[in-house]
Amino acid sequence: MLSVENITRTYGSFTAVDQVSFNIKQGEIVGLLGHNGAGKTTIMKMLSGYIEPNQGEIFIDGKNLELEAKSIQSSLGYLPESLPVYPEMTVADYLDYAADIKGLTKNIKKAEIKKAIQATELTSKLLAPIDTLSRGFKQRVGVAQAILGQPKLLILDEPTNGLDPTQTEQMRKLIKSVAKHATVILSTHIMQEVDALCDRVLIINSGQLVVDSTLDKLRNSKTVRLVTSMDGEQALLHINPIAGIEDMQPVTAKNHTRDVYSYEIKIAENQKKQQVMAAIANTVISAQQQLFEITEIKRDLETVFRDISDPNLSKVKGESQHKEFSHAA
Ligand SMILES: Nc1ncnc2c1ncn2[C@@H]1O[C@H](COP(=O)(O)OP(=O)(O)OP(=O)(O)O)[C@@H](O)[C@H]1O
Repeated sequence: MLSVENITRTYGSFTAVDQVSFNIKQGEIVGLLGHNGAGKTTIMKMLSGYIEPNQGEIFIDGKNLELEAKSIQSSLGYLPESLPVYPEMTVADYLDYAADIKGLTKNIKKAEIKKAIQATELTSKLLAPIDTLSRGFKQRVGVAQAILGQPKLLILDEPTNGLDPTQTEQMRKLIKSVAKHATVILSTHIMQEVDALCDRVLIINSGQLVVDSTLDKLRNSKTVRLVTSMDGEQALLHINPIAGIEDMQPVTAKNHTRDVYSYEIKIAENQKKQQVMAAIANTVISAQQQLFEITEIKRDLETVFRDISDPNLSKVKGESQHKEFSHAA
């Protein structure tokens, strides 16, 4: 549906987006994440055709956005980060104007505006000047104009920005319902939003795409916690050499007691986690040591995001504290 190939965008000598590539399939809801200034808005502006990449290409339904901007834009919905403000216009007039800009023909225009108004529950505000609306209602107007004409691709830049919890909940429901008939890419800082809405995430760091992953894969750290009576020396001797183990770190648990040792063991990407876990368990038992626990460590999204976005951290840590190996035994 959407294919982005090596797009780069500079502002003067500053590279805001650096050779970003990704694909989005029909019907997916994809979250675009990144710290302030990471380049999310710039990417969304390029996807909507609002600005052009300096390099690279964007294809929507197989059509090159640069070459067929006009026809593609009529099947796109775009909610910009800051809405174009026409303070004196009423909601009805603004949507009528937005429908004209989208090129909706007279015979479908009225019906489309009606549908957008119903979906965003704006009926009570139709005659209100946009200037007089609360932030939440202004955002709904933005979404209403974005969904006019039932776009196949919806690009939403921080759709719940500034909304209260009730409005946020309503907006998420609305996005889910629109996504039944459209592909959606949305940017956000809010991890619960990603959890509630997205199938997949793209994480941008300093203009570069650093993660393109489903949520399930992201949460699965391929790291295992082992709690055993085996001390550090024995663990190095018996556990560390097991095929498929990439790294092993001792952990001092808060309730550390003598003769109970914890380790975090990173399993190599290409290995089957269950098999390596079974091999670890067998090794502990064969060495006639106690196996107290062997479990997979699940990461929460906040941790994943923080660690990926932090260049100083090379690997994801669990809630326990790592120590130098020699200190553990
Ligand atoms: N028109 C512009 N001229 C110069 N620099 C710009 C311009 N627009 C954006 N930038 C810079 O490009 C970088 C990426 O900005 P962008 O707005 O895409 O980030 P973002 O991830 O959307 O941030 P936020 O989460 O704060 O909205 C930032 O460093 C920003 O200052």
